[in-house]
Amino acid sequence: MASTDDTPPAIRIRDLVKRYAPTGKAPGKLALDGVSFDVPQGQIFGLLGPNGAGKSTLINTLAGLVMKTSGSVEIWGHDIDHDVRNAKASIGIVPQEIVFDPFFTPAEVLDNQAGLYGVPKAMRRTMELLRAVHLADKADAYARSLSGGMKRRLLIAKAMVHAPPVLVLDEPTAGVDVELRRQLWELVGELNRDGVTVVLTTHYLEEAEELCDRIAIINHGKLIANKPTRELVDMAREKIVVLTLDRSVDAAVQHPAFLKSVVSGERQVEISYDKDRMTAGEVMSLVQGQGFAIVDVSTREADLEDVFVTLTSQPKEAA
Ligand SMILES: Nc1ncnc2c1ncn2[C@@H]1O[C@H](COP(=O)(O)OP(=O)(O)OP(=O)(O)O)[C@@H](O)[C@H]1O
Repeated sequence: MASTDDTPPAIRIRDLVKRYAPTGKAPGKLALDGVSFDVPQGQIFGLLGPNGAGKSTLINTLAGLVMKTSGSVEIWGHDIDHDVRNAKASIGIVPQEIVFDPFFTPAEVLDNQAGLYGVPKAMRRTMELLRAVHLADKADAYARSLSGGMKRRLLIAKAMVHAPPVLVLDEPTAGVDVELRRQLWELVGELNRDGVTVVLTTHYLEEAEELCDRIAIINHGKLIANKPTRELVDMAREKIVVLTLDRSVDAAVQHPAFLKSVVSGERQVEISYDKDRMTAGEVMSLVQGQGFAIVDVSTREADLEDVFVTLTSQPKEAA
């Protein structure tokens, strides 16, 4: 579903600050340091960042589980301070941890959750939701008998009982095998095609690249990138040439035109260069100019992983 510039954002975050107060011996922590961004309606929006970057704090703020220190958050146009009820009704959160009472069946889990949200019995969509997450045949099984992947799908259905327009998934595929991960992504894609705006956090860059329309990167509580996925990938202008030389190298072959040069084997160096400024041939000429013969060569493009590493390796600000 495309969004246009005049469509109001699904989520609007401005100058969000969260400082955890010191407790006992633990010092206070500035977990979110003035974060501002919009999640456009209808998109799949990826929130990436290394461990401890502040992603869970941000999501828990949206969920009403963390009290922000300052700043403002609107969900589907509803301010989380002044319009709590509508803000909460507009968002479904899928937590990282799987927590169910093992003695309830999937149908009961959804029914109880709908009760908590005050969804009238006549408007409950238990079977429809179970079908959407491909669990209709497990409606009356004990939750404890479900596989890990089924439990995660049930968590997604649970977050959708009140039909929120925005669904947030906190690391939905952490610790999930490749096949299950694919299934979960497909499910997220289906919900999005049905009109749900999706926000997800993940450590899997490749999947963020595949699934998300837009990616924001957060590091040390600050937003360091927020771009359409394609643009972010295009930032990976770095190319790497791996050269096997005719003799051993004990120090990397340096030249001011190289972005980086490292020894990666007894006779091997890996040289990074800006592909908009020079070619692999020019890199090789410069190495040959230093008296080396080149025995073998291979190249690779930087990917989102490299962009991520470059962006997140910037120096930490004081907390
Ligand atoms: N209740 C708390 N009290 C004090 N500090 C906290 C609390 N919760 C989180 N923090 C700190 O705030 C920072 C951000 O944590 P947060 O859990 O938001 O990061 P994250 O990006 O979600 O990391 P991960 O990917 O590991 O879940 C971390 O330094 C963390 O130690």
